[in-house]
Amino acid sequence: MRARMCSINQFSLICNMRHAEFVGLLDKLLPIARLAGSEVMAIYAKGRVEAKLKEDTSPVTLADLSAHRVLVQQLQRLLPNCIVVSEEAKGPYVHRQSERFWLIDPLDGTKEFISRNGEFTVNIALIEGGRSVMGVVYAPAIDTLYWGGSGLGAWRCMGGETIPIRVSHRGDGSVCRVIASRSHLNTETQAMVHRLGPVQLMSVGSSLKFCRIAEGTADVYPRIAPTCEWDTAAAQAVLEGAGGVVLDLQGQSLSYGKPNVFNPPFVAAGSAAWIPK
Ligand SMILES: Nc1ncnc2c1ncn2[C@@H]1O[C@H](COP(=O)(O)O)[C@@H](OP(=O)(O)O)[C@H]1O
Ligand SMILES: [Mg+2]
Repeated sequence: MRARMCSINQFSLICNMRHAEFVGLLDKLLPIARLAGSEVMAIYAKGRVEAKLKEDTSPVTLADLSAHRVLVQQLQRLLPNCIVVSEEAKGPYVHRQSERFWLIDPLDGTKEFISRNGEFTVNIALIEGGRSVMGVVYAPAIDTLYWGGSGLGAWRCMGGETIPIRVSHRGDGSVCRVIASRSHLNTETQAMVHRLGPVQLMSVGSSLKFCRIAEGTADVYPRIAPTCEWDTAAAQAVLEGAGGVVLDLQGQSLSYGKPNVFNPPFVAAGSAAWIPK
């Protein structure tokens, strides 16, 4: 009995230490995300930006690369032994299967950045054992910062005010507020939207879609179209911290550090109850 009590105490001590470490890291990540966001906005402010096409035909701009440089430098300084995996890193994605690594998308929503609609984000996630344990998402054009993690909670700082955020729990019979990609809404995703019944449909670019669910202004984000791990990791942590879920079509939570960088099709939601069977 004594031995059992002792191990429970040790377990809660370890949990408290991890919690304290995560809170300490988040404190340092917020200014890092803002710094990367200010690099992005300095380029946005100059007007029309030139985009190049990467091998996968997705666009990349000077803003993606500047934010990447700032994030890699700052994150390596913060945790020197933790590898940074970035959408904009050159070469093969070595070490992605490390136990712990940073996973960043320096500018998610590059198409939205190019079309100048403000719906783009800086994304930083910490991956441990294949899970996204904490994330920060910053939308610099609207100066709104989201952060959180499963078991930690989730917060939003907007207009200088910081508040805890939670997914919305609306009663049966509410019209489902679906949020979908502005630039990648394909027929498979539309079919899933159709299965949700009568819905209110919003289109938004970037990882902001997850954050809208986390703050309770949308209910479901179906994505039956390709994404990469860096597109979802930070925002999944925010959404889970706010009480939501990000599940593949078998009902498993998205995992990270897989042998290739692609996510399976998924549905993010304030509650698994919104997801069609
Ligand atoms: N064919 C494809 N393969 C992999 N990822 C894709 C893709 N088409 C779009 N994406 C991902 O979808 C993201 C944009 O999602 P959304 O349409 O919801 O804003 C892109 O992020 P980037 O803008 O960082 O490149 C890109 O990574
Ligand atoms: Mg992206």
